[in-house]
Amino acid sequence: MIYTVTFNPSLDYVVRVGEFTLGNLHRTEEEELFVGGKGINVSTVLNQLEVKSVALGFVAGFTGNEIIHQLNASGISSDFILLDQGMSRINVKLKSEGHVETEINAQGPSINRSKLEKLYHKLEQLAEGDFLILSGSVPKNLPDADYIYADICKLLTSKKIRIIVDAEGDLLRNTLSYRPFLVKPNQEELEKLFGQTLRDDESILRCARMIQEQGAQNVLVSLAGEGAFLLDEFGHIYRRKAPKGKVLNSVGAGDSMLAGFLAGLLHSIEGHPDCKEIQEKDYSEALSWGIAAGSAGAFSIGLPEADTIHQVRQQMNLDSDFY
Ligand SMILES: Nc1ncnc2c1ncn2[C@@H]1O[C@H](COP(=O)(O)OP(=O)(O)OP(=O)(O)O)[C@@H](O)[C@H]1O
Ligand SMILES: O=P(O)(O)OC[C@@]1(O)O[C@H](CO)[C@@H](O)[C@@H]1O
Repeated sequence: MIYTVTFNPSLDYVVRVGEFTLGNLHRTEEEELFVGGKGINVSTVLNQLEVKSVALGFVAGFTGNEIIHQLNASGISSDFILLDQGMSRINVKLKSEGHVETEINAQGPSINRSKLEKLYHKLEQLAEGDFLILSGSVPKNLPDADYIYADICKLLTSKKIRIIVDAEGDLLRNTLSYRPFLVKPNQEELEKLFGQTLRDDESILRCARMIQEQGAQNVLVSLAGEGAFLLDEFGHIYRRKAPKGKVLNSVGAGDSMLAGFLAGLLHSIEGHPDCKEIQEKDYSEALSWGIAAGSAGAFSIGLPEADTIHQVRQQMNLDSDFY
């Protein structure tokens, strides 16, 4: 089974205004509300690709109820821990003519020790062969917040669970010594990790290699419109371009990519006798599906639907640039 963990889920309020000017009243031209948070987004896109997962994490208040309600309505299994105080956050994504997207992500509710223990208890029930995706930020009020994902990796060390981490800075760095199955920094996150601007493929690759040397089994570096690098556990390095298209939204492209990657990996290992062994060729296929889902996300208003992902994937098959 695949489990996603979202410590800080959200309702993403996506608004479009004409010309945005600081200090003025704006009336929206379009507005939409999506369930969000990185782990939840991965579960949502997996669901589109007919891969089952269970979304775990913490929710609070009326916004938390709405998140659970919408997940149920989409047929996504979840098992969230309800917090007694506060409300799950509303993150504002502002689109405006001629400007890049602006995001305002809220802090979200506090999580106390006893609720955290409840999550750990649920995670202890995971079984060998399961995938666990730890994705997104964690509330800063948590004690030792930057060690939370590392603590989870440590807790599950003796079990053969494939842990995927999509996080920034020390929250990611601290997990590396536990040999996570996959990490997915984007270029900016990689630059922050190494404190330098990465101007070309060579320097990106050098940093990705260092992350692998520090423990990650597979490293997927997403490069937005430029595609991605994958350094896999067999020592292969793949560099793939992203297909071109009309970009409608880049929020969640990374989450869609992770879901596509995982769906691609699972579909290609399905035929194996015990369904658990990953072979060399599987990663190439997984990367193609990751890029297809990520780019389909960029070409969609919200997260991508199955049809769009399949169309983009088919287009990639026809175009030799992508191999
Ligand atoms: N402008 C674009 N054109 C085509 N594909 C894109 C574009 N932006 C993103 N993608 C696709 O999505 C994948 C992930 O993108 P990106 O590197 O922006 O992830 P991210 O920064 O983690 O995203 P986010 O944090 O917004 O969810 C890319 O590898 C690519 O396949
Ligand atoms: O504040 P975090 O946890 O870093 O990111 C949260 C978030 O921006 O990530 C998703 C897109 O990846 C959105 O659905 C959500 O609003």
